[in-house]
Amino acid sequence: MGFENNIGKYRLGQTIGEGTFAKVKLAVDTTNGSKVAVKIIDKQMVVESNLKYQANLPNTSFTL
Ligand SMILES: Nc1ncnc2c1ncn2[C@@H]1O[C@H](COP(=O)(O)OP(=O)(O)OP(=O)(O)O)[C@@H](O)[C@H]1O
Repeated sequence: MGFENNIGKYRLGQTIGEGTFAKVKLAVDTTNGSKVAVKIIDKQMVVESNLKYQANLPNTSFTL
């Protein structure tokens, strides 16, 4: 049931912004019609970024 662009009670609309790790979409709460911004985060980008960040810290070593 529902639209393919729904996430739970939110109906996703147009993309209103993009960041390094995320896309932000306009969405409507279908229970009351209020507009919200939904941020969709690229998990892989965040993970890769953390690995690089940790690798660049001086005098530390991480076993991942
Ligand atoms: N609550 C919001 N309402 C409306 N637009 C938003 C909202 N949050 C973010 N945006 C839009 O989405 C864009 C991306 O947001 P996001 O937080 O992912 O990245 P950023 O902080 O701008 O950049 P970066 O991730 O590179 O630091 C923002 O630049 C803004 O235009």
